[in-house]
Amino acid sequence: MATALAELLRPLNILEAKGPQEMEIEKIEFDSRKAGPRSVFVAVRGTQTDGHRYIAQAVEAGSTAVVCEAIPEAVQPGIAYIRVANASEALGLMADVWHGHPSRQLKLVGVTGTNGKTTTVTLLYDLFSALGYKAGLLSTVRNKIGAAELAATHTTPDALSIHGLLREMVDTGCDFAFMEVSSHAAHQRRIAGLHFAGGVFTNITHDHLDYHKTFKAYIEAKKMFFDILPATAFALVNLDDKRGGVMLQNTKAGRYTFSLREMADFRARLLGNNMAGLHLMIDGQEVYSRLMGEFNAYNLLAVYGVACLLGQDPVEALTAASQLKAAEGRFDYVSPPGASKIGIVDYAHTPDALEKVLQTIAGFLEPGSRVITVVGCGGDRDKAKRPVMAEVACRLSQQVVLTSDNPRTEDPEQILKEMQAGVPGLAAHMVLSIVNRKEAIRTAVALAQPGDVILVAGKGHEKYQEIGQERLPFDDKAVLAEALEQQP
Ligand SMILES: CC(=O)N[C@H]1[C@@H](OP(=O)(O)OP(=O)(O)OC[C@H]2O[C@@H](n3ccc(=O)[nH]c3=O)[C@H](O)[C@@H]2O)O[C@H](CO)[C@@H](O)[C@@H]1O[C@H](C)C(=O)N[C@@H](C)C(=O)N[C@H](CCC(=O)O)C(=O)O
Ligand SMILES: Nc1ncnc2c1ncn2[C@@H]1O[C@H](COP(=O)(O)OP(=O)(O)OP(=O)(O)O)[C@@H](O)[C@H]1O
Ligand SMILES: N[C@H](CCC[C@H](N)C(=O)O)C(=O)O
Ligand SMILES: [Mg+2]
Repeated sequence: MATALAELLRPLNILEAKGPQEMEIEKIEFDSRKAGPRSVFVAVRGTQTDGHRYIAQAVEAGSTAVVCEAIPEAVQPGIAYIRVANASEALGLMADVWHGHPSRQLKLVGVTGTNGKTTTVTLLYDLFSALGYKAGLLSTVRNKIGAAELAATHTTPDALSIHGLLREMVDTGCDFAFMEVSSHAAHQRRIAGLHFAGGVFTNITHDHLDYHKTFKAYIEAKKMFFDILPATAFALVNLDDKRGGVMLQNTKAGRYTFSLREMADFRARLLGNNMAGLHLMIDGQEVYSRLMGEFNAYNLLAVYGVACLLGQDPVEALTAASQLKAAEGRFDYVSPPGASKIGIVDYAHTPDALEKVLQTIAGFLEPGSRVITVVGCGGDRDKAKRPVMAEVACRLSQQVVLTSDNPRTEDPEQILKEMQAGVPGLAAHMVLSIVNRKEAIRTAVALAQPGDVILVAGKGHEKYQEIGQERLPFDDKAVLAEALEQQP
């Protein structure tokens, strides 16, 4: 496949061009190590290094065109140099042309928010599949093209990958695609060039301050997604989150809200919330769901709103929604036959998610039963959330085992110390710190009495543990199940 350079550059606002511009391009690349003959190399300024440093290397590897924010002083003859204000943005716009505008050939909905993105997009994918459509999914857990599953590396892939995956979705007949839009992705313009039919905001609470530095900047990153929605799209936000309105401030999209508390376009009333699931009243229709907790009432309501805004029959959508199951590793019961203790694996890795999940458990706990929480915090990520998560765990559990999440390149003992700083003095007696996650889970199960709940939080579906530079096999569900079999 080859495309004229001029064609690829058409959507860009070019500030300066040097060298020959008439040529055919056979590949777009933003990593010089993967550049090949007749490729256009896009030099992106990153968090670790700057793509501009690798322009010569890309040309060496065969790149004949370079899109960058600063043209090198020593230009090479025969090479096209194109200067733009934002190379990451240019990458998305060029990827869209390269793949023939796939996001315009299906209905693409993006979901952003601190928590609930994977849940919401997975529910949407499952709902639309149940309604008889072929759909695509880009999520933290996995990507899907119709029924075909692909491993996911990011919550939101890089721009080239997104447009490529959407192309495959269109070519295999998908009518809809549902994707997570992480704040990193919005900030790094990984969503540039995408034509969204709609955007959803779930909520915003403490996370990712390592990357965004301030909560204000984090809000701004999420808002950027709504700022780029076209007038043809819908913007559907959670009105019960005080930043819901902020997301709508500058959007050109049609504005819609959902709420459990206020007047909104899509409203639900929580009639029941117990260990079996949710009982809701939505648009005058009673809905039962196997999903757990009030936070999932929000996710379901958002899904219902999207279905309506995408033209589905509300009654059919609600009927199908009542059959939906939770995404993998989200409030996932682990109960091997014969176990008298209740195991739950959940992906809560933020203070708010942990609080919501523990509040849900507290709501259905039998009198006299206890909650034992096993939780850690990831390394090389937001440090500020560590003491807060420990405090939440202590406040809403009767016993806490602090342990490692994915320590990555940090010292796991040091991460534990930072978590311990959040343990209130009065709670010190109920907290154990065990670096080894397997041992921590087994200890929690050993401490549990019949009827007690063991919550293993933070890693959900993850099938590995990142220690140092290594990715070692690890599965919370398998470890918890084995411990419950041995100590039922
Ligand atoms: C911090 C972060 O988000 N980093 C992402 C970012 O990389 P970066 O900015 O660090 O890139 P860099 O290493 O500085 O390199 C800059 C540029 O030089 C290029 N380069 C580099 C070396 C070389 O020899 N030649 C060369 O051309 C690189 O290809 C790159 O284009 O852009 C890359 C390409 O899109 C991503 O793969 C990478 O994700 C890293 C691996 C990552 O861990 N990201 C996490 C934090 C993340 O994105 N998480 C969110 C989820 C958050 C949530 O749950 O809400 C996600 O969407 O997955
Ligand atoms: N609407 C919600 N509000 C608050 N907490 C939620 C909500 N939905 C899910 N959670 C909690 O957050 C955890 C993560 O949920 P989910 O994976 O859907 O979020 P996410 O936004 O995709 O996360 P990530 O940023 O890792 O991609 C769940 O396991 C649950 O504990
Ligand atoms: N998408 C989240 C995942 C966190 C999961 C947790 N297990 C960790 O490793 O910190 C992030 O990038 O912050
Ligand atoms: Mg996710």
